Amino acid sequence: MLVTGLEILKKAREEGYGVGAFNVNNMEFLQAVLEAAEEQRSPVILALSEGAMKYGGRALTLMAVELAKEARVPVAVHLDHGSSYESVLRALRAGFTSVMIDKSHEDFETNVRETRRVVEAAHAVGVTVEAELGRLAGIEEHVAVDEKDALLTNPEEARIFMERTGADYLAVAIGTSHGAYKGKGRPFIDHARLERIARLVPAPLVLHGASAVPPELVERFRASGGEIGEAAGIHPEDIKKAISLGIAKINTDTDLRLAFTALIREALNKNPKEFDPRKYLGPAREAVKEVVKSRMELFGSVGRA
Ligand SMILES: O=C(COP(=O)(O)O)NO
Ligand SMILES: [Ca+2]
Ligand code: NA
Ligand SMILES: [Zn+2]
Repeated sequence: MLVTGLEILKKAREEGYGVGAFNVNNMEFLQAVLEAAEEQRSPVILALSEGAMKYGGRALTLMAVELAKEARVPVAVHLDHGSSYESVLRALRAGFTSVMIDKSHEDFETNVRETRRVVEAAHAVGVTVEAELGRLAGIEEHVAVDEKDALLTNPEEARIFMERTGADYLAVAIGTSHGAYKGKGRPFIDHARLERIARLVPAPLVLHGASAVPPELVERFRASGGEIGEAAGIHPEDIKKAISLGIAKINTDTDLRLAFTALIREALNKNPKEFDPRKYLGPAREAVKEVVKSRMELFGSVGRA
């Protein structure tokens, strides 16, 4: 059933598990994520970025909202990294039940003002809001505290920010970053900082840039002809610890893309004569579904629907 992001995330934070927000760009990703959620009896968040909405248009947003309504588990349809008030309005009009306004690159007062404005519009139509404070950036452990404060989320600022904006959940910067190159080896995750934020912010917390970029997946991508450098993702133990400290929504995009692309390459390499898209998109869809199912196991959301 189609529910708001807060309905899913409030329960997750209270009960100490995480819920995956999986970025989808096409029919196969949508089907993979929803089938995984139903098989795992897990709530799930379908995340559409502005790029996804541009690429898929009404075909994608209609499918996402209608399939969410028909799903046998709770599903929220979420605008990922909304960059403007207008973009949020388009998502609201498309029937989304969760919207992110990402003004974390702006100064504090601008972020507060813009987020507040989105909260008013979204709440007026029963939709919940994700905001962001702090700069997503991979950061070395030894980096000076004041430099960390300049980049990562400041706990006291987070408290004030959530009180002044009325946002429903907060994306925090604690050392993760988007994409396949999150740092050298095991990225440093500032759990002490997260603990301080969680003590001051009772709202569900969100972790961006959380893909694991597992070595076996990177290897499979390379073996199929893909080119990728020294890739590194977030260690599963760091994900579990972050969830135990208050993270309720975990964003995964890169792992799905790597799986989908590797399987397509493999299928095309295996049979150069093939030109039925279902013969390579189908196996790719299955691979994405398996990644989603394993992420749900890691997050602890299996059986929570
Ligand atoms: O934060 C993400 C995805 O992060 P990854 O690149 O680690 O999958 N989407 O908003
Ligand atoms: Ca941001
Ligand atoms: Na988001
Ligand atoms: Zn993100």
